[in-house]
Amino acid sequence: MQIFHTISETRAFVRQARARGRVIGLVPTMGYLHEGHLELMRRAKSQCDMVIASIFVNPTQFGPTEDFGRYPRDLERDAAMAESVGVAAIFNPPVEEMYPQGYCTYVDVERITDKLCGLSRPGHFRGVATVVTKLFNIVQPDYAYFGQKDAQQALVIKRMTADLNMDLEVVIVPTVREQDGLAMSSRNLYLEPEQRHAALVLSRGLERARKALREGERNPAEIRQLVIDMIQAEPLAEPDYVELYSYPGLEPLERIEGLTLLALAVKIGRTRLIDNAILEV
Ligand SMILES: Nc1ncnc2c1ncn2[C@@H]1O[C@H](COP(=O)(O)OP(=O)(O)OP(=O)(O)O)[C@@H](O)[C@H]1O
Ligand SMILES: CC(C)(CO)[C@@H](O)C(=O)[O-]
Ligand code: BAL
Repeated sequence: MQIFHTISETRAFVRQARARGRVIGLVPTMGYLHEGHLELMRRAKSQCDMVIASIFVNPTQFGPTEDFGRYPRDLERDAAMAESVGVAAIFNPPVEEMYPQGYCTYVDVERITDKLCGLSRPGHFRGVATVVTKLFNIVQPDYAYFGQKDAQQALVIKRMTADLNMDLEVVIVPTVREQDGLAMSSRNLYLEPEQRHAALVLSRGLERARKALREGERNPAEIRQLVIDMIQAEPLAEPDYVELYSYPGLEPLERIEGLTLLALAVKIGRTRLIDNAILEV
């Protein structure tokens, strides 16, 4: 497996593969890999001849008080994990390679970013859409893989590729969970043992909502409140948002019918975790 730190080496590598007729898959990540990332890579490997993973903690998607500085980074560990699932190359640029002096250009996806994480992390999706556009331009993949754990991000990327006529297929992979239900996330590393236990309120909140739905509840405000109550009953957890929207349109709902996204962001101490479920009636 190759590790590239420059755009030009990455482009040269991809160009050679493409000349040999290879189908190319890209898995964008911020590193500190876990089974969720590996699942994206395995899925890519099953559909593509060659898989490239990017590992880049993208400063433009972090707010000034967020965890950009302390986000975990370990390229050696990540490289071994990526190689074990057959990744051909890692693109791991330094910040200056992606945002050189004088950088001015950003991609803004409107409307579907004015809620959920877009509201609680102003500028976040502008940073995500920008870096993902750059990664797509650098690698020019046939397929790109994203996780359903970041449900709004997946919708934003799909919208952006359609709106800007990007010539690739976006594949969304289901959320990979720990045995006890916690969605895998690099940020789980921040949790102390009691916080790790408290973090189960996210997946349990989703389960509570599914139960209410099975029992016939169709009022989104009622379901939202049940989940908020459950989170607030956990002393170490504080809800950031609990929202229900139509899926995939992200329109407000008066009644749950058809596909509905239930999305949660919860703070456990300084750590903000997200999870979601697509409810189907
Ligand atoms: N548990 C998971 N299951 C499936 N995909 C996942 C999971 N966690 C992350 N991904 C996907 O992996 C890709 C890279 O995500 P990222 O590197 O931010 O990982 P993360 O673990 O979500 O980190 P964070 O702590 O920032 O939430 C994204 O498309 C994301 O949706
Ligand atoms: C897609 C992504 C790699 C862009 O920085 C990031 O938002 C992530 O890891 O989900
Ligand atoms: N997984 C989304 C990247 C972020 O939280 O910034």
